[in-house]
Amino acid sequence: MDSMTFVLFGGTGDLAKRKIYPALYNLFIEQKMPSSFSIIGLGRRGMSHNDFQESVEESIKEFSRGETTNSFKMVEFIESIRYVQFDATNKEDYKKLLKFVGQREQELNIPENRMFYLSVAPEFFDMIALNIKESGLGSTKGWKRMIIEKPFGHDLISARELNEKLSKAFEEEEIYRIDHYLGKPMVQNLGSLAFTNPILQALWNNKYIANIQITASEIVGVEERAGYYDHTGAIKDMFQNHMLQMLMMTAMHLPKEISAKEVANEKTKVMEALRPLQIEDVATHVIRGQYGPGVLNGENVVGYLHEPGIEETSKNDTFIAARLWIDDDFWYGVPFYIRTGKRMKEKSTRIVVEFKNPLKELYGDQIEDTLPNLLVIEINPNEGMSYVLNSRNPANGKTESIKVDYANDNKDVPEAYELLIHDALRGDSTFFAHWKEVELSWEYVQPILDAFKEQLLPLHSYPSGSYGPEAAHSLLREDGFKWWLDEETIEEVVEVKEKELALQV
Ligand SMILES: NC(=O)C1=CN([C@@H]2O[C@H](COP(=O)(O)OP(=O)(O)OC[C@H]3O[C@@H](n4cnc5c(N)ncnc54)[C@H](OP(=O)(O)O)[C@@H]3O)[C@@H](O)[C@H]2O)C=CC1
Ligand SMILES: O=C1O[C@H](COP(=O)(O)O)[C@@H](O)[C@H](O)[C@H]1O
Repeated sequence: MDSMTFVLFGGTGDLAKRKIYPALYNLFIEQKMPSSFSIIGLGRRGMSHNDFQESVEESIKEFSRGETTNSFKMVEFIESIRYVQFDATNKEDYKKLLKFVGQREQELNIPENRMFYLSVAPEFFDMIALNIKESGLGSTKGWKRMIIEKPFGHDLISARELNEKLSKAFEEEEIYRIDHYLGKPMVQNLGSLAFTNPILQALWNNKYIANIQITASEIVGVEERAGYYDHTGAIKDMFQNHMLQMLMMTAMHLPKEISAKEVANEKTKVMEALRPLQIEDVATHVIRGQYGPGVLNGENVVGYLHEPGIEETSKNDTFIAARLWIDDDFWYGVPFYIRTGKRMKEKSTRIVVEFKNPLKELYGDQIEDTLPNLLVIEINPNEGMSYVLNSRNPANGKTESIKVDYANDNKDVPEAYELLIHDALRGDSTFFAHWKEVELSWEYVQPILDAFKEQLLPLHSYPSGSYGPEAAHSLLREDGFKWWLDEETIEEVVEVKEKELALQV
């Protein structure tokens, strides 16, 4: 891997401390950093190199998943770090930064490969990118890349404007838009499932699949992020980016070759085939919710409107469920249900694929009423996969549902930020959001935002500690389906079915 300089805008911020330094350190101890590198953290506050290095060490010790007791390694890593006081609005500071970056490159005798990580508030994204160009920071003899945090715009127009500005300073191939869901090992595994299992590849279409359900439920509420969340809501915070990226990763088909470009191409095809929502249809396919008070893990919690920093009249959504249709040859007629919400009963990110039973149509009542085949992909916090299949019980000759499963018990898996930063350092953008995907996501979401603004759909209240508003259940019931695994584990689903069958004997 090329030696390089890692310039971290927002180096004193929360994300840097909790995710970025621990990720860089873990890459370092796993020998996934280049042999020579320089890390330069930036922030507005004044601080000496030493004080900054100490604060980075503390963050690593507090947040790193790996061991942090190897003092030799820690010293070596920390020694690569410097701090520069920097105000993004001050042009002189870019020149100062350029000088410092150049000095360090000479001291360490490393080429001018520069990774700029923008971990600052979004209003600085374009300003920083343009000043990187103007100041000469981006005129390198080696490569330059920019990792950019979310949110990428707050609607279709602002996302396009932002992209337009960034593209004046960086080529699309140089821009790495982070979506940390794409760094989750099981989301990355979605592609491999199809690449490596002809059995799944063969079934991955509307002939065999009845519906697909993608859930990202959280127990936490708005926490200390009222200022950000109250004008963002679940639709922009989770749905437009993470949920639609999971949809693309699930629905895409095998690319011509395994490369970032071809994977992006396949994901784009999914988004292009997504049936657009007309503003007047939004209420039929989208459910909007806000958490009320309730009980979570035995404790009473307040509703959204009583959270610190939230206006008591806020109409913001903390829950979204939607039915989407992908009108291509593979998926025509298969509903994709997506839901995400805060203050729900459990923390769970999972995908459930419900299969059709064409044999039932063929043999009718001659076949026992078993569960449909299900494939459950657990993404977070558990990682694993289960299949619900049917099998004949030799003891009584009856067909029953069984569960076959795999759980990844290895807790020592790399964090999303580690995987993604490592990829960006290697120049691999497969698991980053490319502009076309982002633009198409905003195109899909824009009528939903417009319908919300015009108050064309109700804001349903749901109790904290529940699985979201009743309307989100009706959405599936209308189609003859249900959200799998609410209130019951997959083992319980199988057991309940067995009991039902036993009663019929
Ligand atoms: N925190 C998180 O969990 C997540 C954050 N993100 C995104 O990451 C980005 C950073 O978030 P987060 O770390 O939480 O934010 P923080 O508010 O914690 O940190 C902001 C950083 O920006 C710096 N900064 C502020 N103003 C300026 C300026 N004028 N010039 C230069 N630097 C400035 C601050 O430096 P100083 O304080 O020294 O002035 C600080 O280092 C945002 O885009 C956010 O949306 C995305 C996902 C999760
Ligand atoms: O990006 C975000 O994601 C988190 C949820 O991430 P997860 O990895 O814990 O599933 C969410 O809480 C936050 O609101 C959102 O900004």
